[in-house]
Amino acid sequence: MIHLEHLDIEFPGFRVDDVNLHVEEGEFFALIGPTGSGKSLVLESIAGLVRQARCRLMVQGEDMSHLAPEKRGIGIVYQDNALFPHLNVMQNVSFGLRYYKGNRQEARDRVERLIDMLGLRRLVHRSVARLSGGEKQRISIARALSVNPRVLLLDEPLSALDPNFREEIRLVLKELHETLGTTFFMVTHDFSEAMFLANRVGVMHRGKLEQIGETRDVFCRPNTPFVAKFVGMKNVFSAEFEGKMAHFDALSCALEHTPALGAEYLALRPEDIELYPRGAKIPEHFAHFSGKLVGIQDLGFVFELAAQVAGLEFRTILDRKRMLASSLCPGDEVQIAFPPSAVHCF
Ligand SMILES: Nc1ncnc2c1ncn2[C@@H]1O[C@H](COP(=O)(O)OP(=O)(O)OP(=O)(O)O)[C@@H](O)[C@H]1O
Repeated sequence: MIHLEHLDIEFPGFRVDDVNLHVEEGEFFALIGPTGSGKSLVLESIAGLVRQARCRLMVQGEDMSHLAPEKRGIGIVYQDNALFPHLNVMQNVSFGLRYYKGNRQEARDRVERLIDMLGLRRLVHRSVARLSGGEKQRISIARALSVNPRVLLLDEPLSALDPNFREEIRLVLKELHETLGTTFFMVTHDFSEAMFLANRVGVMHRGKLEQIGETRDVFCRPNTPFVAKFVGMKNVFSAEFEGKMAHFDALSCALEHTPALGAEYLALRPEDIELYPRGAKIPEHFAHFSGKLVGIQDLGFVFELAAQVAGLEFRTILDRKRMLASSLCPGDEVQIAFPPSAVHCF
């Protein structure tokens, strides 16, 4: 559906380096990565706002590489919604139809349907100036979809919203995608947004696409230390492997499977590591090590705990109830433990 080949962009101090990606028709694809990793440049290249001679872009089998942005049939939603303040809600939603070359009646019917789907019916005659952030974003989504685009590009559509509206728009996007079946291509720096919305993700790091795959797969099986940390695997250690044994720092543990040839790292999600007091009984098949609790951080619903084991620091999560019921303090002697199935090697 979207087929992007050899995207290279060079600015002083930054380079998008040979990005290639393929998005299937009807997919919800998310390009994720930290701020400044080049995500928006990829999105703008698909929109035609950034041009590169060598890059080839096909959308629904049509070569768009040299087409002007307005000829690509692509809709965009930005984080700041960019509505026209002098127009009312209906005029904003219908704005793109002024230049629309398709069937007018179908377009008007589509606008009416979008108005209902996005819960904008009671607002149609209101000025956009005094609406909430969530309402404004729903209008900009309706406006982008009013021209029946081949692809909807979403550039950080949730990041300017406060948390309540973020939740609301997240659900709106999920429902719209399921109902319309349009291909959605979203850029975000928030992995949890991608987990909720996208079937597949690509992870950008310093202008390179470091991993691309099913969202769940990238979450469970990252293939570089950067991606592992980005998806929340806070325990990533250099390791050597010998059959089904891993050796890292002064520690060794048994693995469930023999790692792939060339694997160099071992990673564990914090929620897969259990923390026990010294001397407590640990499930037999768990790997376990003694160490010292060196940090406790209150993250709201959960606490993040750091334990020093040999030369390494392990991070684990404890829910609020368990943490408050425990009498854990920094300096306590503890044991950390995890099942072999929790260890990811790459
Ligand atoms: N027109 C430009 N001229 C020079 N540098 C640019 C230009 N556009 C983008 N950059 C640089 O390219 C890098 C990547 O920018 P980009 O906006 O794609 O990042 P991003 O991953 O989308 O980040 P964010 O989440 O902050 O938007 C940044 O360092 C940015 O300053």
